Amino acid sequence: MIEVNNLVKRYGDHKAVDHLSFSIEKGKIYGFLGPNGAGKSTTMNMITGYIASTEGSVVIDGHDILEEPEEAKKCIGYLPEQPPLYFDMTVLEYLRFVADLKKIPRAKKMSMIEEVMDMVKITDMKHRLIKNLSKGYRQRVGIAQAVLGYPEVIILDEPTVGLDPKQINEIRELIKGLKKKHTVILSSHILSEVSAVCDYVLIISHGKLVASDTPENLAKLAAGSNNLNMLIKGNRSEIQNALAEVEGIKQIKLEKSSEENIWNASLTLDENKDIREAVFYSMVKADCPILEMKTKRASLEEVFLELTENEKQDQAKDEKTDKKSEAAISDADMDTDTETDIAAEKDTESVADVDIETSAGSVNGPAEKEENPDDSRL
Ligand SMILES: Nc1ncnc2c1ncn2[C@@H]1O[C@H](COP(=O)(O)OP(=O)(O)OP(=O)(O)O)[C@@H](O)[C@H]1O
Repeated sequence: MIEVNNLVKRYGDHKAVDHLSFSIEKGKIYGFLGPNGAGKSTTMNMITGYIASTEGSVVIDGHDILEEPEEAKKCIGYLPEQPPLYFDMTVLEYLRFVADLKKIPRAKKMSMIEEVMDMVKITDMKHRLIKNLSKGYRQRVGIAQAVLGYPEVIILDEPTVGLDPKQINEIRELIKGLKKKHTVILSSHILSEVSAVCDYVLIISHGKLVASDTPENLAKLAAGSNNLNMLIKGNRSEIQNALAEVEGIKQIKLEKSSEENIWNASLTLDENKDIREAVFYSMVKADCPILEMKTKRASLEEVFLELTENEKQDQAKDEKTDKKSEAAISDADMDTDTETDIAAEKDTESVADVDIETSAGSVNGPAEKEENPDDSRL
């Protein structure tokens, strides 16, 4: 339905979107997830033809958004981060205006508006001025204008931002309902939102796609997503030998507990392996009783933090290596081999030291938003 190929957007020296490629299939809800400044809105604006890309292409139902904008845009309904509402119009006046912009035939216009108002549950408010609506209702009107004309794809940029929990739930239910007739792409930095609503998640960090999969598979992806933690009584080497006999363990970590002869064992397991019974029997054979056993799966939040943090570390590493190389080149007397080794060692340490608990919100892009030269489209 939508093919995004090597999409790039540069603002001066800053690459807001960096060679992004993905496909969107019909009839699913896609979540575009990333921390603030990751490039979500920029990507959506390029998909919808709101701004032009620096490189790459977006093809919607066979139509290139830059070469055949009218045809391509007909397939899309868009709710930008700031809903394009006219506050001095009533809901009905506004939707009539949007229907005219979308060239919906006169004969169908009123019945379609009634249907869409019914779908997003704003019929009771149709004669109210938009400025007098609550934020949740304004968002519904925004969704109504996107749905009007029943385009194949509905794109919603951060549709629940600023809403209260009740409104968030209502809008999420509404989005789930859209799936019956439309393909939906929604952007969000809220993990619970994408896992609750989406069939498929694209995770973006610093303008790059770092992962794309179902929420369930992404949760499995995390390093250590499949962990078995135990408290075992016995001799360290006997426990180690017994665990070595069990198949499906990637890594064993044994740490002394506060009690004599009792060990905290943390096992990282192969994907989708349940080794609890095998571990139990192996420990019985070794005469090392298991006092506690717990399995642990990573949440989508942990996957997200890991992926976006890794990306951040890789970038920091690249920058560091670049600086090292520049320094090495500028100093002709320096022994470059030794320098590179030291840099590599330091990098390994810094990667190990990174705290995965860092807030997703802190992974910000560097530049402030400037006025958008292409804002005139709406
Ligand atoms: N018109 C612009 N001029 C200059 N820089 C811009 C412009 N628009 C966006 N940027 C920068 O590009 C990067 C990506 O911004 P974008 O708004 O796409 O991120 P986002 O993932 O949608 O973030 P948020 O969730 O905060 O809306 C940011 O660093 C932002 O400051």
